[in-house]
Parts: sequence; C-alpha cells; structure tokens
Amino acid sequence: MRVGCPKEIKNHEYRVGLTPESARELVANGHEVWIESGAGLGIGAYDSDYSAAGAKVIEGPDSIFAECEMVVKVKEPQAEERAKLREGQILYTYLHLAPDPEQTADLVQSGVTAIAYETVTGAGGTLPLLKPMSQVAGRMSIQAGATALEKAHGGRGVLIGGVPGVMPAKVAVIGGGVVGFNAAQMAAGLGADVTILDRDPEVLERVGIHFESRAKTRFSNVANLYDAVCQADLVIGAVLIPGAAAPKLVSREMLKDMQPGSVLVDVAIDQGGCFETSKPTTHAEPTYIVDDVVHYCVANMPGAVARTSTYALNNVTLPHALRIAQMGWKEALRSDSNLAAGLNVHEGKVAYQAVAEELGYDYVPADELLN
Ligand SMILES: NC(=O)c1ccc[n+]([C@@H]2O[C@H](COP(=O)([O-])OP(=O)(O)OC[C@H]3O[C@@H](n4cnc5c(N)ncnc54)[C@H](O)[C@@H]3O)[C@@H](O)[C@H]2O)c1
Ligand SMILES: C[C@H](N)C(=O)O
Ligand SMILES: [Mg+2]
Repeated sequence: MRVGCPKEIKNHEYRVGLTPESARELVANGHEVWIESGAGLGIGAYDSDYSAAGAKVIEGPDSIFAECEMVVKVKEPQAEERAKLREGQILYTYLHLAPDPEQTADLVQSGVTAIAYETVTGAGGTLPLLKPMSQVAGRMSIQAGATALEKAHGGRGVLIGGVPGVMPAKVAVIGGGVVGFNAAQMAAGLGADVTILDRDPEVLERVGIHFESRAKTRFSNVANLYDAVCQADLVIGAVLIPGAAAPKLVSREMLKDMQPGSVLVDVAIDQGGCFETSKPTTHAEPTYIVDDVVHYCVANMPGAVARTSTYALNNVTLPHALRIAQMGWKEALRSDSNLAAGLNVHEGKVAYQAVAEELGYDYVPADELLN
C-alpha cells in the first residue's frame, strides 16, 4: 500500500504521524511511504532520516492526499486538509468528532474512510491509542496549572507544593482514568493536597489503593463536585465517555463560588470540555479568564512535547497501520473488533454511535459496512 504522512498544520503542533523508524518498518514490510518534506522537523527528524529509511520525500501535502491510499496523521484534519480527502482513501488519525460538527460534515461529504485513534479499543474496554497521549497530557496538566497559578498569569499566587510552614495547593482531579491518574501522580509528587473524583467504583478503588494517603478519593456527584471545586486552587478536567461529547460538570454558576485566581485545566477539551465555560485554546494563547477563574483549554497538549509524544504514539499506532496496509482496511477491521471500534466515518456514513447521536446522523454500525 502507498502510505502518506503530511506535515501537521494545527497551531503549534510539532508531532508527526510516522517516525523515520515507523517509515522503515512499513517499507521493510513491502509498502511505499511518502512523507512531506519537513514533516519530522518538530521531533528532530530530517528528510534525510526518512530517505535513509526508504521513504520518498515529497514537497507539500497535495500529492500525498491525491495519491496515497492511507494518510497517517496525528491531529484531526484541518479545513484545508479536509478539502483534499477523497473516497477510497483511508484517514488514520485522532478525530474527536462528537464536539466538532464542521469536521464531521466535511468527512461525511468527502467519502473518506476515517479511523479514529481515540475510539480504537483494547482488552477490557481500554483505549490503547489514546492512552500514551493521556499519560503525557495528564502529566503536563499539573505543569500548565502550576504556571497558570502564578500571579502574572492571573492565578492566585499559590505554589503547588507550598513550603515548610505554608499549606500546599489543593488540587481536584475530576476523572481518575489515564489523564487523572497521571495528573494525580505529578500533583502528589509535588506535595499537593490531591482529591480524585470519579463515578466508577472500580476506578476509585484502583486509585485509592495506588495513592493510599497521598490522595483522597470522592464519588463524583453534584454535591461532592461543588465542594471539591470550590475549595480547590487547581481543578483538572479529566473525564471521558468514549467517543462522546464530555459531560459539563462545572457550570458557569459554580465559578462564582470558586476562589478568585483559581485555575481550571480542561484536558477533556478535545471532546468538547467538561466545564461549561471551556472553549478550545492553543499553545500560542493557552489561557483566558472568566469570573476571575483562569481557564487552560489546549486540545493538543502533547504537541508541545512532540518528541516524547510522537514516539509514544507511534508505538501504539504502527501495529494497526501495518495490518491495515497489509490486509486492506476492511479485512483488518473484520479480523479485529478492537480496530473496528475505530471506524467513525465511511463513504458518507457515520459508524460511531455516540458521534451519530450527538450530531444527528443516522448510525450505521461498522459491522454493516464491513460486509
Ligand atoms: N487536551 C489534550 O491534549 C488531551 C490529550 C490526551 C487526552 N485528552 C483527553 O482527556 C480526556 C480523558 O482521557 P482519559 O484517557 O483519561 O480517559 P479514561 O477513559 O482513561 O478516563 C476517564 C475517566 O472519566 C470518568 N468519568 C466519566 N464520567 C465522569 C463523571 N461524571 N465524573 C467523574 N468522572 C467521570 C470515567 O469513569 C473514567 O475513569 C479525553 O477527552 C481525552 O481525549 C486530551
Ligand atoms: C488526544 C489529544 N487530543 C492529542 O492531541 O494528543
Ligand atoms: Mg469568583
């Protein structure tokens, strides 16, 4: 198969869909790889590294979109990329469609077969192609929150770990999955007073056993959320209902009862965000203030640590890319129901239920499209 990888064009996105090592793996398995010139620069990979791996370096994205059977990316296609997608082509990348009606409409209209990293499942309902970026973003969320808590950024001037004789910051983590776990690890490591809220008793038990006295756990209901959020210096939004728009758990009304200068980091912003007042921001301008509460809502946090993130991402995306290239998308998805869960759009049909329900499309199960 001819596999193409364009340079990412989202604001401050430095990751790349294929590392030179991944390109070499595809080539070694008999496939052709076309890489856009400069696509790897953000991770320190030069065109010459891709050439040495057997890939063909192409100027600009146009011929990659026009002539490659599968396009491998990191971020959801931007409007100018969507205009280049076509029927008969596979798009393999993060999509986050439920909160993004424009992107969904464009993908439906293009006829492309779009497989979303974030809905590919693993054993026990896990999301293995989301996990490494959630580990990165969870860890980064505390760094981002610590910076936003500084006075110059509108924060209340609180140091996460405090100092001897002065209390540390209170950090509330909403959602104890991968992002929440990693955020809690960083916050607890810095000495913060950490509370993790989740609705899943097994998650509460798992984080409770892991953190012991270094973090408190609370069931996530309206009363407990209100209490934890209003006491917190820093709140991390880390909830997910796979593929669906994030539930709004902190209302605009609640902001009035929060402490002035407290900080919300909405990691779940890629699925629309879990605070009512969240709107996506970029690394260029990551924060804004509503009712004296600082909001950080960057939807591609791992792009800032592109080298770590790209290698972590390729470790989990490449095995499926190889199988799709080897078997064709239909056979690869037929033989692996976890990969089939990644199918979101095919030839104008929406194949992911939560996306169809959220955006008002007919839902056509992947099974029907694989026959
Ligand atoms: N902004 C970014 O750059 C970035 C990077 C990576 C991941 N993410 C996003 O972060 C979010 C979390 O991802 P994850 O991998 O941690 O997911 P996960 O599935 O591992 O964890 C989500 C947790 O949320 C919990 N939850 C669901 N509803 C809840 C509620 N009402 N109250 C409390 N908890 C609730 C679930 O029980 C689960 O434990 C996703 O939207 C993901 O796409 C964003
Ligand atoms: C998954 C997440 N939105 C990312 O950019 O990595
Ligand atoms: Mg206030």
